[in-house]
Amino acid sequence: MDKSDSDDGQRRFPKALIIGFSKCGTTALRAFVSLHPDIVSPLEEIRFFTLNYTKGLEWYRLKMPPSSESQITIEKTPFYIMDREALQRIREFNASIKLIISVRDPIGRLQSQYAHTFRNVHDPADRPSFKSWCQGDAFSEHVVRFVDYASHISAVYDLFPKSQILVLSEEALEMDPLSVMKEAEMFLGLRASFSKYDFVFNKDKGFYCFNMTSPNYPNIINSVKLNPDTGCIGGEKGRAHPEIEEDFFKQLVRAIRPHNEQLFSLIGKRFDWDNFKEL
Ligand SMILES: Nc1ncnc2c1ncn2[C@@H]1O[C@H](COP(=O)(O)OS(=O)(=O)O)[C@@H](OP(=O)(O)O)[C@H]1O
Repeated sequence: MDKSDSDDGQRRFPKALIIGFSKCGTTALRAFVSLHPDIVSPLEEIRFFTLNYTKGLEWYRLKMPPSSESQITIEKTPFYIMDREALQRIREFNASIKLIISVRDPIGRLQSQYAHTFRNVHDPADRPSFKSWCQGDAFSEHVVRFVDYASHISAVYDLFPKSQILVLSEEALEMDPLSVMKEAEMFLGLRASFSKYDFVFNKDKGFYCFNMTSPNYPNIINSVKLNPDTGCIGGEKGRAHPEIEEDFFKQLVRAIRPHNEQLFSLIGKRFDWDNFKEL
């Protein structure tokens, strides 16, 4: 029985949200978790608590896929975490909702954002270098916005108990999605359903993609955009990152490391980020 057999045609509000951070693997996280037979999730980011709030709750509910009573609906909009008003609205909507947050090596996140911002600018002469993009008028603006996970997570902790919040890393999702999915499964109180047959490592992409022969695979048809040949998510994921000149790299590491330490002490868990290993 796949998901479409089990729904009773009703659209239900989310009981869990993936709220951030952008460029931290949130698309893969939503897609992978949707393999679970007890999860349904809309393909698009609904951005209800930020851009679409005035459209009302019924509008939001109708954006959800049909589900059965025993299934959990999950929505992902990575900008929720950046917006204090959106977080307040989420609490008013459902103070017991579960929240999933993915973080990433901040330098990798900056590179990913740079590659995304200039994805249509093919001639390097027509775009700023990575260094000048980071520095801009304010090193502050891009760098601080992309590395300061702690202040945003702390705003979430002010509104929700820690037991309702799961913080994951993009690196774990890239290298070991099965462990991440098992963690998500436990956090969401789901029966064990993920297995090593669900994911296959794609050497060209450098991350895991769906195994189209896995028994869970039919669960994601219609809820994930995939390359039909590889089972990988979206062609735009896995873009080449800009090189960083050595001195600027060292400068970034020094400036960002205290933010990382703030994050680790806030969440009580460390991530072994490659860019911060040596210096
Ligand atoms: N398994 C798998 N499949 C697809 N993509 C994966 C996966 N694991 C990690 N990633 C990396 O996630 C990065 C994109 O993050 P997001 O999906 O949060 O980006 S977005 O904010 O929604 O645009 C994006 O990073 P960059 O490639 O560095 O841009 C993806 O490579």
